[in-house]
Amino acid sequence: MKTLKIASIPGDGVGKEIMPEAIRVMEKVADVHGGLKFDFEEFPYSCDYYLKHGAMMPEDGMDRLSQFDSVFLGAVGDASKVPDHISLWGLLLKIRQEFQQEINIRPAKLLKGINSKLANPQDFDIVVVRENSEGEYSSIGGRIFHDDNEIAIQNNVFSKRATKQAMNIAFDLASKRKGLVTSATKSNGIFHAMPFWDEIFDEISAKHPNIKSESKHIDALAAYFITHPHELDVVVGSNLFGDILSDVGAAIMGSIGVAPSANLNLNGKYPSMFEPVHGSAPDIVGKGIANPIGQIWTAKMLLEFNGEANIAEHLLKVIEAVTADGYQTPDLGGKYKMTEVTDEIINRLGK
Ligand SMILES: NC(=O)c1ccc[n+]([C@@H]2O[C@H](COP(=O)([O-])OP(=O)(O)OC[C@H]3O[C@@H](n4cnc5c(N)ncnc54)[C@H](O)[C@@H]3O)[C@@H](O)[C@H]2O)c1
Ligand SMILES: O=C(O)C[C@@H](O)C(=O)O
Ligand SMILES: [K+]
Ligand SMILES: [Mn+2]
Repeated sequence: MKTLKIASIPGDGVGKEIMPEAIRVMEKVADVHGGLKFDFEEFPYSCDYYLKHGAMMPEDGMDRLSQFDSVFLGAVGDASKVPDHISLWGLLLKIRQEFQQEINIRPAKLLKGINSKLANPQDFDIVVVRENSEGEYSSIGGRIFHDDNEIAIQNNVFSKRATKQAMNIAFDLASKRKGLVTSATKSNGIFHAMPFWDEIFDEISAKHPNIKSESKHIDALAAYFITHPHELDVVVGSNLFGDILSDVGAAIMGSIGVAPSANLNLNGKYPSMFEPVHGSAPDIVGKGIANPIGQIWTAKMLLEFNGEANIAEHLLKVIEAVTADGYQTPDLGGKYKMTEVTDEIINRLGK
């Protein structure tokens, strides 16, 4: 029997609602698999935890999480309790950076039966590879002076190592898919970092003569996601560009409530972390209508990266059969509650 030790962090808002749903599904997956068991331990790290303890997690929090095979997270953030930059840097970004989860994989493809927000979408299947450790998400900088003279400086950090790594992952992925890598740039406006990014992209492209490659400025690329998503395959972007493009990808899928993501540690020193693309959705908390599919599809990615590709594919097929038959929450235009969608997925998983 293979046991996967999973640290679950429901977090805030709808994170607390969808996490139990995904865990119900995973228990059923383990049951159907027969040779797999999950050993879950829940950690209450969240904005409520901050209000009680003055920090998003205890001092030994990272040590404790490091004992697990994977971290499974819901959503972080409740601006009514803690400013967003404090909660994100104290938990989500802390885990990404300290566990060296330098790559964030965010698929965007249409599931059967789900209406894209596009009027006439052609079939698309995109993977956004987001550099996940540096770029625009840097704590280098500061503020000086007061009142109208106040100045804020925020430094971006682009290393050749991490940039190359993200691009190499993108080319590897493309070689197993349609064979196209699109780089998100803005080298016309961002004077230092983006020409650097483009040079590295050209260098890596030259090493992969069998993969097509192209660069598009982020503004035009964001529009291209809307007008030509079917022309894209793998898209590689900096931390911020990848963040924005993955929300656009989610929107054209039909709702951010379905979009999954994997924050990957590639050096094996720390666990990877799996969490849906969306946040805590304060506007729908407590209504029982959060879409559980983002978290459940994320569980599929957790299974895949823990060596369980077959059952992971089965789970995604079942999710798709359920959406195809119209079991959808209101964000997708459906009438079903969160738990009803989950129940249907569990029923169809098999024995
Ligand atoms: N990775 C994360 O944990 C993460 C991601 C994004 C935002 N946040 C945080 O979440 C909070 C809210 O941020 P936001 O409003 O910009 O983004 P959000 O993703 O929470 O919500 C955006 C919109 O999508 C909807 N939505 C999100 N998840 C849904 C689901 N599962 N089912 C149905 N609808 C869903 C919401 O109702 C809202 O209308 C902030 O504190 C932000 O910092 C965290
Ligand atoms: O990375 C972020 O900025 C937080 C959130 O928006 C995300 O996409 O995970
Ligand atoms: K999330
Ligand atoms: Mn985001």
